[in-house]
Amino acid sequence: MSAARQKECDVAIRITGLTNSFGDDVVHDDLSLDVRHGEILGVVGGSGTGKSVLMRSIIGLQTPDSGRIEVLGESMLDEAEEDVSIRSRWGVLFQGGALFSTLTVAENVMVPLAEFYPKIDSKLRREIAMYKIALSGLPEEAADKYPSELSGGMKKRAGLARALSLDPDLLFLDEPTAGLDPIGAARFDELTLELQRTLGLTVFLITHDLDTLHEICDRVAVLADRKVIAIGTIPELLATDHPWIQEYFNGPRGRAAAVSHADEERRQNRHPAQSKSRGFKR
Ligand SMILES: Nc1ncnc2c1ncn2[C@@H]1O[C@H](COP(=O)(O)OP(=O)(O)OP(=O)(O)O)[C@@H](O)[C@H]1O
Repeated sequence: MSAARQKECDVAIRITGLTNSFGDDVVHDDLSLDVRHGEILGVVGGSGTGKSVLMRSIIGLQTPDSGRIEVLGESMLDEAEEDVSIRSRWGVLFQGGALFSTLTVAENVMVPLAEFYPKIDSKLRREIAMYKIALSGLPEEAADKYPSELSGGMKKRAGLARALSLDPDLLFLDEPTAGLDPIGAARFDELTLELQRTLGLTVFLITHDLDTLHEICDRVAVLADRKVIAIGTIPELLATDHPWIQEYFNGPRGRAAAVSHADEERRQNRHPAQSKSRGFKR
């Protein structure tokens, strides 16, 4: 296979020339981005720079003004090519979990199964849901609880279980650690990494959490000025001179996250520069 063809196959999501606007408010203007197969891509940017609108455009919840979006080789904006089965190849954890409040955790996880595989009988559906609940680190007894009976961290895990219900290739996470205490956030990062590795997922992860970026992301895409202004590893981003990137990664919080990550790497007997990140004990 030629190097160019190999590179083409490495792309899970390709966005080209994307424009999104709401009235006079232009959120994206000629935005392009490639997400590679099997990576955890962190997506960062100031509030209102259009991270969630970008995610919604990819998964078909937002119709862009123009541009091209390909997911796993399929064009998402070409109605002639529209194939609903592509939607079964991704799972989404929305901000706050977005669980159905009148359904239990297990029932929430069963919703996509019922939609895409209506012929699966309810017993098997429940078994699959229980497996996904366990995979997401929730205790068995959480299955029959309602979202209102769960802590914030448990709601995120329940949302994750639902996102995994169809054995997706792609996982979209919108601010998964927002609102979690630091220990809960680190555990959620660890779970994301573990799932990505064991299930071979490609992860599109919107976050403001600098620890998450340092610990589990292979690359980071930065949204500003209505575009992806830079994409790369954190050291690669630090080599750019964009003021927002410098302020973000070199501000007090950015430096603290970098120091803590380097300490963790040392504890694991790795040189920080030798490893992208991923200082978790396993
Ligand atoms: N349905 C909508 N109608 C009108 N404007 C919208 C709509 N959805 C998003 N916007 C606007 O698009 C812009 C980008 O919103 P988006 O939620 O993508 O930002 P974000 O980068 O995810 O922000 P945050 O980090 O605060 O979550 C904002 O100005 C927002 O007000």
